[in-house]
Amino acid sequence: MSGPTSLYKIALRFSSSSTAKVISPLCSGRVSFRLHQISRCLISTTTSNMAPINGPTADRYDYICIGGGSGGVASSRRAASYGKRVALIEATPRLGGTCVNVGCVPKKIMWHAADLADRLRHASDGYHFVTTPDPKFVWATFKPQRDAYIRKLNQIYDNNLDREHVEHHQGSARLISADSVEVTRPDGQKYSLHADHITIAVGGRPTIPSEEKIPGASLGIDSDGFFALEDQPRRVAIVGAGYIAVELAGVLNSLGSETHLIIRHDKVLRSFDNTMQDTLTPWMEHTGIKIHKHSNVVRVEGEKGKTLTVSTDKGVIEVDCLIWAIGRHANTDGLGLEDVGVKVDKKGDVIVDEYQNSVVKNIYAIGDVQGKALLTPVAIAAGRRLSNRLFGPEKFKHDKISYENIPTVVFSHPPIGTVGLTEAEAVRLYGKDVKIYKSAFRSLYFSQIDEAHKEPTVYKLIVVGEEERIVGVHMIGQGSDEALQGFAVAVKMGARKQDLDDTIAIHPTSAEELVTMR
Ligand SMILES: Cc1cc2nc3c(=O)[nH]c(=O)nc-3n(C[C@H](O)[C@H](O)[C@H](O)COP(=O)(O)OP(=O)(O)OC[C@H]3O[C@@H](n4cnc5c(N)ncnc54)[C@H](O)[C@@H]3O)c2cc1C
Ligand SMILES: NC(=O)C1=CN([C@@H]2O[C@H](COP(=O)(O)OP(=O)(O)OC[C@H]3O[C@@H](n4cnc5c(N)ncnc54)[C@H](OP(=O)(O)O)[C@@H]3O)[C@@H](O)[C@H]2O)C=CC1
Ligand SMILES: N[C@@H](CCC(=O)N[C@@H](CSSC[C@H](NC(=O)CC[C@H](N)C(=O)O)C(=O)NCC(=O)O)C(=O)NCC(=O)O)C(=O)O
Repeated sequence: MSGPTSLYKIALRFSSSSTAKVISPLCSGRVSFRLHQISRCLISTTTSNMAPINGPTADRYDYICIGGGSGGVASSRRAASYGKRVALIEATPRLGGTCVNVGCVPKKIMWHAADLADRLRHASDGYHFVTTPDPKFVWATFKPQRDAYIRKLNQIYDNNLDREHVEHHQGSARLISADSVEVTRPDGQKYSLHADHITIAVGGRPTIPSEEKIPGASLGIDSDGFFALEDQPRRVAIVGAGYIAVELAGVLNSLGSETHLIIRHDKVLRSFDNTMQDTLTPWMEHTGIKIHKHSNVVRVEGEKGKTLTVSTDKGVIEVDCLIWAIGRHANTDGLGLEDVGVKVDKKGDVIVDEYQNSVVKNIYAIGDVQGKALLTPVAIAAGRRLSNRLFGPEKFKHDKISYENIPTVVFSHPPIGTVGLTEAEAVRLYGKDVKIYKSAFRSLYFSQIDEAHKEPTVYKLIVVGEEERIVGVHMIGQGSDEALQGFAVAVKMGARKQDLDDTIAIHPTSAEELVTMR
């Protein structure tokens, strides 16, 4: 919808002197608005973009969220749903934070592209499709389309805030007292906002080794840089063994780049269950990823965007692109934490208790900045529950999230889904009371595919005690990403092995193997 002519589509039904009912396609149906917001909504229907507010509109707010990512957006929207006066401050011009802009969303889109590439190969090699000439992925035209989708999400987020009466302030925030935040606008102007409650939701950013530690390290890029690549690198080296290294290596390899993975030890995903590590590491190698084990980068030479020579303590690799994926750290620089007494741990993550309270009364931290379980649904759940507790009805007086049994998926090829304890953790906690059920098989999908390309599927259940309570579910194989959510509910409810056995299988699926294990 564009241009002033579209204004006729908006019907205003004034229901009181201060609020009106607005019906607008962009504003998602019938919603209640304060009058000062109607003008913004009208503007948005002509420009499709909300302008952030650039100064205080109240002497005091009930709530301020610093950071417009998953946690900050979710928490501020929930607080506003209780009728509170809420301001959200985002430093960049784009709402949505890491997940929407340089994380889950573009990553999953790239994973889908890579998955399609694998399936196209299966289609011709196993399923007798004629696919000539060879299908080709064109990164250079796909990337702008992916970016356009992200821009659309940015706008949806802006509209959501506006619709739900959350004030969106664009600028860099700094705490100046326990109830005040200074906002530095993009034009350098500063103003202050005051609130009864303040939440720090500034997330984190990728870690890159210093030039002193590894000369030439800055010739590499990080995951943000990966999403900015306009062209597919022909040869790439990725450093790291965690989620991001594994996911990006899988995407690039499936899409046809010569992919090197440089890891310090001999397996990827070392914090995951050993069966997942032992299945994925050799499979990645089998699919063509060159894993350089027990290797540390010591020097990088060359020119960014051209050929890079990556020297490790084991040899030399020549590539077009080097990606650091060695972890992330909290975005707390210049946030004024030390000035107001908010404490951080050795790694720089904000220290909070189980209710997300920092050591300073009425200042809280949620999401990646508090260093535990760096996942979008965790940031969202923590943010919503915090607002429930602060502003919601009596039944939410003690609302908080549990950091136990958080399900998580690694979008590798094939994907890994996991919830609960690893075998090593379970044995540490329960000793001889631990029993393992394991099933390794080939999904029916691969029955038509030649032996060399049959992906592995391995499921593992970790149970404890006589009642065989399930304390861990670990799955690797096609479809594990989608299958896990339901099993995570069962684990959360305290399911026993017998409960799975009592559930009738769905045939023929991979997931049925979890309810027929012996
Ligand atoms: C490549 C990649 C892939 C990922 N894939 C997944 C996945 O598949 N599933 C999953 O669950 N999680 C995934 N994650 C993790 C997920 O993105 C994060 O856990 C989530 O975004 C954390 O949300 P947050 O609100 O804590 O922080 P963020 O989303 O990082 O938001 C913080 C916001 O605060 C803003 N900010 C920072 N400093 C200031 C300041 N001083 N003033 C104002 N604003 C400020 C930032 O600009 C940012 O917008 C992925 C992460 C990466 C990097
Ligand atoms: N699918 C999802 O849900 C995703 C979630 N995320 C979230 O984002 C977080 C950050 O991701 P990521 O950056 O991959 O971090 P991770 O913590 O997952 O992994 C980083 C790994 O890099 C290795 N490493 C650390 N330092 C060095 C170093 N100096 N040199 C070489 N290797 C090093 C370590 O493995 P080792 O000790 O074995 O060497 C470490 O485990 C994840 O923990 C996850 O919570 C990110 C992407 C996807
Ligand atoms: N599960 C679907 C994803 C669908 C989805 O949630 N898409 C989002 C973008 S994903 S990424 C953005 C991420 N959203 C989510 O993680 C969705 C959370 C779940 N639906 C819920 O509400 O709890 C987030 O940061 N949320 C904070 C917040 O919204 O408060 C979207 O299109 N949203 C449009 C809209 O909302 O109108 C899939 O994987 O395909």
